[in-house]
Amino acid sequence: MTANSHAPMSLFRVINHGKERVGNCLLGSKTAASLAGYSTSAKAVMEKIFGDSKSAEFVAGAGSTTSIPKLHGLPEVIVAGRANAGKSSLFNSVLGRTSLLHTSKKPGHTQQLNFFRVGAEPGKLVLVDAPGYGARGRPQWGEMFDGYLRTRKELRRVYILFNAKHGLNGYDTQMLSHLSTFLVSPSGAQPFTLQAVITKIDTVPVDKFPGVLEKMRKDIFASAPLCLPPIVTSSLMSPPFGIDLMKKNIAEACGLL
Ligand SMILES: Nc1nc2c(ncn2[C@@H]2O[C@H](COP(=O)(O)OP(=O)(O)OP(=O)(O)O)[C@@H](O)[C@H]2O)c(=O)[nH]1
Ligand SMILES: [Mg+2]
Repeated sequence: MTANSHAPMSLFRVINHGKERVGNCLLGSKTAASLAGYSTSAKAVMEKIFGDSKSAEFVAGAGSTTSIPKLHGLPEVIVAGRANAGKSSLFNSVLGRTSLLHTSKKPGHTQQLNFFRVGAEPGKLVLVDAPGYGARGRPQWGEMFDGYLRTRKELRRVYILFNAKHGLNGYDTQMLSHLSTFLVSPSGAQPFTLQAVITKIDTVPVDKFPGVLEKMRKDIFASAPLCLPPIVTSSLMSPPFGIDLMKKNIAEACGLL
């Protein structure tokens, strides 16, 4: 089976039989990338944030902990995931853009933290794209990522992405355990939340969906019980799948909904 071989409607029907979840995995609305099904006020807020795709822009990049920019206090969310998991593509889909964030077939393409302001000036929130971890990762990228997590007051949520085609490996479970250590501070406060996202669902044969999703959900929970249940996505489908839910999730994480 090749990418894009399902229409979103049939994908939705097959994987959830009309419900909004498979097991505990969250699925987008029946109309895939649209905001149908959300309340009028939620739609209005999301339109304001994500409606004008042209207004999103790159504001800064950082190649080391010391060069992480001070911005203007807007709430931020960041992606994590193995190289090639689809991090940059997912944010492009959320922003309704095809190439604002650079993507590549070659793992290890994103090599610094890239900050994107979202919403018309002065902006509503900031999306932070990050380099991948795993065999194609580099130790200095890990140090920079951890430095960001430790110090960034604006950080609201980390999205950790897993490719549906490959499931989780040792790097992923290690990263989930590592991120979990940040989730409860000595004072008991949670500095940010952790949200799982399953990417590239279009690469999984239809009859394998339930089994694949359930195994991934269990693997995630085993390493990070505090991680929020996965959102299922495909950036390559037309329209992209699960992006409505991503937008709502980001808006909620940033306290805008
Ligand atoms: N089939 C399929 N391919 C996807 C999807 N999302 C991204 N890709 C492809 O996966 C490859 C990697 O995508 P990127 O978005 O660059 O992945 P990344 O996680 O940012 O990768 P690094 O920056 O190298 O860590 C590209 O060839 C994308 O076109 C998807 O939902 N389905
Ligand atoms: Mg990338």
